[in-house]
Amino acid sequence: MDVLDNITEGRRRTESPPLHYDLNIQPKKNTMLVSHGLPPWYEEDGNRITDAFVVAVAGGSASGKTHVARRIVQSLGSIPAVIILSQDSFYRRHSPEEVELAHQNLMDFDHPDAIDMPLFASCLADLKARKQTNIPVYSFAEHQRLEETKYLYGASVIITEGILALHDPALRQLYDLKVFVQCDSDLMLARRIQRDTKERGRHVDGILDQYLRYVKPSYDNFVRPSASHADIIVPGSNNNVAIDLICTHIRRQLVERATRFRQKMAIPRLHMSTPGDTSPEALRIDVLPSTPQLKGIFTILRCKDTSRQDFVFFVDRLSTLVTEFALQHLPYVPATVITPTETPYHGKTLDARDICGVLILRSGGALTRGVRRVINDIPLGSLLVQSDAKTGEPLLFQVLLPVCVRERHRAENAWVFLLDAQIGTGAAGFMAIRVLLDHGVRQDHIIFVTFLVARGGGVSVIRKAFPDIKIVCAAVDDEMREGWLEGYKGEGNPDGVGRKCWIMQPGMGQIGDRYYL
Ligand SMILES: Nc1ncnc2c1ncn2[C@@H]1O[C@H](COP(=O)(O)OP(=O)(O)O)[C@@H](O)[C@H]1O
Ligand SMILES: Nc1ccn([C@@H]2O[C@H](COP(=O)(O)O)[C@@H](O)[C@H]2O)c(=O)n1
Repeated sequence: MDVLDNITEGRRRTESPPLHYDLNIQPKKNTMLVSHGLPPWYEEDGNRITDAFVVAVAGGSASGKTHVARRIVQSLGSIPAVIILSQDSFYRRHSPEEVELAHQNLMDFDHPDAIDMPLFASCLADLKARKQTNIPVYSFAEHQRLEETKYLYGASVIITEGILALHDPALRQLYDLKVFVQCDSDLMLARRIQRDTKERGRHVDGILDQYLRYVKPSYDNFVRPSASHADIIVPGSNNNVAIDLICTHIRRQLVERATRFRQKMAIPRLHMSTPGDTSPEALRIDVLPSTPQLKGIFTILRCKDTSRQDFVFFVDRLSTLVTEFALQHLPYVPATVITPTETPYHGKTLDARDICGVLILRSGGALTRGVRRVINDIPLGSLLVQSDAKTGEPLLFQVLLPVCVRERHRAENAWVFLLDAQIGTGAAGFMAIRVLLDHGVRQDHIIFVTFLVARGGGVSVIRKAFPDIKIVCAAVDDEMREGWLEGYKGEGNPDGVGRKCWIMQPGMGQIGDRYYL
């Protein structure tokens, strides 16, 4: 397989919630995860409880590894975020002299030394541990690793495939299931000639030369012996039954893991006892100081008769105030400037390179204008988290993060304003924080900015799991209750009779609905 398959979710993309919630954020190729609903991979203390399931598919060149991997992906269609990771992506970077040799078929690409095994293992270990990773991109036409990398995050099943996928002991440690595709050598050669002439721009003479010089010896010395590590040997053709058995095994393993998870995590979180002091001081929530004008804003926003136009205007004003207040958590250093009267002024200047915002869609979008007013040109990303209608569990549908979070070395120093309209059950916010941490963002660099926090709601669980994040809000409401929200018209409720959900009291109603509908 020539290129790394990204999250292979296109087949069900139409079932995911629409992307139009995403305000002026244009996703670029390979920069986002779209899933049809990834359930939580952590428990209520914030720690990961389920790793991604890793399947390795090894075998000779053109034995049918890619075919097997793709059939597994197809067959696991109902499972969110199944990806293929190809060993080909990890060919080492070559010198210009080596590239020249490669064009003359004088480079050995079949010896284990041709592959950057430590990088392969570290990227796979990150993905397995549900962390973000950046995968190298390799060009068969140029015989070279390209400058760009590919962002990957959020896989629940990873299928690695490659001739030497079972050769390296460090890689083998990471696999949950090891498969070897056993194929007749004549058939492999015939397939390779067909494929390399059509897809890799090669000539038959060169293919045969390379085959006899490197491919066959490596197969005999390294590839075929690695079959002894396999759990399952799959034939190189007529292998539908074997693939079905593999998929049945994977599904069973995932169900077992999911069962363990659900026992541990009760959603909604309000059913959990949250003992102790739930005051803003005890939970270290920074609440915007109450002033008559703030009360005035809330009086308009909480009133059920407020027009949409007024609601939008005052939400924008409130988001400006609360974001401005949240800036206190960014680092400032002393700075002196000279005023127009030629007098020095000893002030402060911001000491942070990467500052970005991440909206929890849809209602977090209501903070966009305020944030943009306060921090000009702030890069914004988004996460779409929605509750499963049956289980109530939060499901992650979409991850589209700013580049300073997608690149690990920058994420470690980035400051992230996490934006949502309110923290009620806290399930979406909890998942969003976990996603940011998986990308390497520091806990104490996450500033959760919101309009309302429900005292006694999920904020206690968030604070307990993530003691170092900052939480900044405009007001704290007293309680939450389960009830019907009247007048909501939309997905799943065309008559507008109402829908059952957790309601904050006194609250502002469904802020996303009032802002956007
Ligand atoms: N089970 C199969 N039945 C028929 N053709 C197959 C089968 N598996 C692979 N092929 C064909 O063989 C060629 C090489 O397969 P591929 O999966 O790309 O090999 P590999 O990834 O091992 O190099 C492709 O043209 C593919 O269509
Ligand atoms: N620049 C390169 C790099 C690798 N190869 C050959 O690719 C084969 C592995 O890919 P499969 O999809 O067949 O598993 C391997 O046998 C290398 O010889 C190449 O030709 N040029």
